[in-house]
Amino acid sequence: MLELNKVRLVHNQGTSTEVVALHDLSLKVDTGQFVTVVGANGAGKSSMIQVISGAARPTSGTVRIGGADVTLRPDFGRARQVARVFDDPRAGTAPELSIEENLALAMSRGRRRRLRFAVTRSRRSVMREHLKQLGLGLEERLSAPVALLSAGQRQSLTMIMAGLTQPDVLLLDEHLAALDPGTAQRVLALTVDLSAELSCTSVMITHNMEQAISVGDRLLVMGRGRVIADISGAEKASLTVPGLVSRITEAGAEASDRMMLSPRSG
Ligand SMILES: Nc1ncnc2c1ncn2[C@@H]1O[C@H](COP(=O)(O)OP(=O)(O)OP(=O)(O)O)[C@@H](O)[C@H]1O
Repeated sequence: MLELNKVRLVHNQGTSTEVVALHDLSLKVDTGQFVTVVGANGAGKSSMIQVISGAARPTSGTVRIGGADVTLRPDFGRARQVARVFDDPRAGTAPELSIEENLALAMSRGRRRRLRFAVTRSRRSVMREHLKQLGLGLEERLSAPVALLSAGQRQSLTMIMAGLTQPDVLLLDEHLAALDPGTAQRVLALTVDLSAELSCTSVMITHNMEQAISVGDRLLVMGRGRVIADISGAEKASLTVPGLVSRITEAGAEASDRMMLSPRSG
């Protein structure tokens, strides 16, 4: 279970550029649930991912993963619980290291430092099995530097690395945005399979409305730091792209109205 309780996040607090990115956001996501998140630019989607991953510490409120309060635990202290995949395919891998060294890093995340890059025979065979599933031939290029891979190959590798850490929570921050439509479709299928295989809690931010509707068990619409709509079941199944777009537009307008009425909460 992932639980956010009245999480408030203020960027640049006390300065002229202060922004309230999350307004007392409360959310419970069951273990194994796959949630897609949509919202206008600046709605607070990435900020929510940051407080879950530990990249940002909430100004107030709590974050719990599997019942444990992790609010004050920094991102490196959550590395075994939370895996995060970014929109930039270059962000999740070390370019100067080979494919097998990157995978070894993922396999030993959170373990003692001297074991981190160890590429043992047994590890190599596990790596080959995982890479074969991608159908990209990467299992034959284990010693190739990751810098030589295409964006789609790198993001596929990042997904495999995320899976190897066996996280409780998988965070996907527009991770398909830089990929061509065919590659995005393949990486999306890999994401869904991996999430089911790991039975982890998955949170996927996307600006692709079709993906938001068709993937996952639950869809959150965010607007100005709040969850404005929480859609699942039959309601989600019957959503259309124009219908979802108007929910997002309404969300922005509603939040603006609230700000006008109560400037201190905005
Ligand atoms: N590091 C930061 N410093 C100051 N303000 C920030 C920072 N990060 C985000 N913000 C602000 O917080 C608000 C929420 O931003 P956030 O990136 O969470 O939105 P988002 O929904 O992910 O947007 P997008 O779809 O454009 O990626 C915005 O007003 C943004 O300008």
